[in-house]
Amino acid sequence: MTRWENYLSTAEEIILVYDGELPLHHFLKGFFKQRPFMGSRDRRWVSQLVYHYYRLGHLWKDERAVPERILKGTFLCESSANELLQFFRPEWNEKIQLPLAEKLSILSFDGDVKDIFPLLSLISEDIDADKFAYSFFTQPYLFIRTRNKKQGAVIKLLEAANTTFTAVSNDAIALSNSTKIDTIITDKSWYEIQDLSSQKVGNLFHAKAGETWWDCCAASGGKSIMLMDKEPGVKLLVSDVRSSILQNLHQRFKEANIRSYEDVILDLTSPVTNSPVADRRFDQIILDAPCTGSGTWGRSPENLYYFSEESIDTYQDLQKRIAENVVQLLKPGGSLIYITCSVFKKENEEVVQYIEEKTGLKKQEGGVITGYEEKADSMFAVRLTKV
Ligand SMILES: C[S@@+](CC[C@H](N)C(=O)[O-])C[C@H]1O[C@@H](n2cnc3c(N)ncnc32)[C@H](O)[C@@H]1O
Repeated sequence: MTRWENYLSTAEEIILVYDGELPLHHFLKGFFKQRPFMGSRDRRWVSQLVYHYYRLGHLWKDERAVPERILKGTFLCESSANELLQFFRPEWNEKIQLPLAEKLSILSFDGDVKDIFPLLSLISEDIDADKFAYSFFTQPYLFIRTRNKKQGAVIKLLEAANTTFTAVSNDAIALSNSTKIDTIITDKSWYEIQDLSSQKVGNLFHAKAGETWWDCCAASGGKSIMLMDKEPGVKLLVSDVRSSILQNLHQRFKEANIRSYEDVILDLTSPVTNSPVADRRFDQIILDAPCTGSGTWGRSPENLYYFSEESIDTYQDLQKRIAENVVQLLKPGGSLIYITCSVFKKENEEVVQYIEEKTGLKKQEGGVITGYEEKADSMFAVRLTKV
């Protein structure tokens, strides 16, 4: 067996046993751990082939020959000639630099993008369905947000390490996904890994020193760190549903040199009026809600392949419940910043409409933040105020 046949059959083996339960990168890690004889080049090749298969979404999902679908995915997702395709499909390898549309027509694709992402009728109207569906063929960039005016110093280190990068703004840098950023920039307080669209959410913050802010679904604190970088003078409370999640936040805040904040564990499906924060009132609440994550599936295309539509409703119920609950602790004149990394109307515009109807808050600004033109995630963020 040649090396290329070996790679293709190992990728097929993985696809045949993988069921979507674990995130694919975890599954691959476990798979390779049991095969220590595979070198890093082998692992990289096999992983890429597996990802190419899932990047096709639902396109040719009925194709029974897994290797054929992997090769099609490789042809569509890669943009430079490679030895594997040269071995199996030299006629495609020759044409690998053609625009995506031409490559698709070589593969006799009829242009119905619903074949890639079947739930396109459910996405927000401000998202370009074609661009969004085709974006799955491209791996998004790794983005960092530089902190403490360290952009210049970070760029110098990236150049010294011969890293390919693009400075997207004064504090956002796009890198290839394989960049080992932590070995190049060893001081963790200089940057945060944060998607470009997530960084744009910060445009809704308008924070002032002395204000009380509550990041109520804080997870490891990505939005909170951005908030504190914009306005270190805010009084911040963070909460999440499990203590293990807040442990990660504490570690990340420590590395970011953020010490002044309070934290509390809260399940926001239970009334906040019966919780340890019942007497608090906030100028601003960030609700970065639990969601399908569909705007980030370019990074985890296995979710596109295995997703079941019913979970959209489950998330919508949870989002409505949490939003209605937390708004009770908002001061008059205060704002709720409602955020998801979903592309579905049900989790975005419909929840905002529900918040307006149920609580009297009024939308002020924001909406969909598309990422497909910049190899970033797509998100939704809206600021609503209590009149
Ligand atoms: C999208 S993540 C937040 C991401 C975070 N804001 C950031 O920027 O890194 C949503 C968070 O909501 C939390 N969550 C889910 N259900 C919850 C509940 N019932 N009460 C409180 N938090 C909940 C999850 O644990 C998760 O950390």
